[in-house]
Amino acid sequence: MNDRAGETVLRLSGIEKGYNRGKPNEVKVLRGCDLTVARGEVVALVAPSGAGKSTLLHIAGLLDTPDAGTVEIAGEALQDKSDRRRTLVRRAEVGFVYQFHHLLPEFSALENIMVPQLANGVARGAAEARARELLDSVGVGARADHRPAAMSGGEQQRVAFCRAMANGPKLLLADEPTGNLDPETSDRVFSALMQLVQETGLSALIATHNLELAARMDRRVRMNGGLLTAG
Ligand SMILES: Nc1ncnc2c1ncn2[C@@H]1O[C@H](COP(=O)(O)OP(=O)(O)OP(=O)(O)O)[C@@H](O)[C@H]1O
Repeated sequence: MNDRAGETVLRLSGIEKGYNRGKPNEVKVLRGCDLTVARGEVVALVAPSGAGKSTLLHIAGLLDTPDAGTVEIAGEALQDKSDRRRTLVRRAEVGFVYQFHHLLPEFSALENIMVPQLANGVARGAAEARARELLDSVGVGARADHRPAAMSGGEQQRVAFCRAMANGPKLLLADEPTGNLDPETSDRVFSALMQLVQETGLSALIATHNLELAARMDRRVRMNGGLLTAG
């Protein structure tokens, strides 16, 4: 019996999205995107700049709503749910990593990873223990008390992964997570990410321009003309 392996963690169906709707300068970005990501699967989202990757990731991560189509996370349809329900699911089930780490500059690495846990109702001691464990797992435990500005780009990005993983999400969404790093650092950070994903059985949708990194993921989808195709 292999039900869990077959579980769909993310299902996007018929997603459409435009900006400036109804105005003469309307930009129709997504024209009916379909995508499923199974439990434990790492999918590369490959697309040229401006194709709509960020738009799709924001919709998948419940940060934005589609004009049409459905978004299911762990089997729950969320496109029409209340803001409160969407926020709860986002906090508990979704982790985000951005191209530029977006860490809070006035907080230490440790605190950056504690913040989402505290917002999710985790007790302080448990949040700190989890943060330390995550930092150790990606080799930056010694930087726990440092602020982002005192760390290298690769270290900052590993801290950003830890923050995304803090609440034990089912789904990791990453928008060019190694895009601002040099090739060697990018490779190291990506390997740390893949290891974390494999150890935790997480599902991930990772947008990248880097075809070598895309080739190391389980599956690739390409975005073109507002649609997704297997690639
Ligand atoms: N708030 C907005 N208002 C109007 N147009 C927008 C808005 N946000 C994005 N767009 C347009 O939608 C299109 C897709 O943007 P998006 O950021 O999703 O692309 P992307 O594939 O992530 O690009 P990049 O790789 O350059 O980050 C672009 O043409 C962009 O200019």
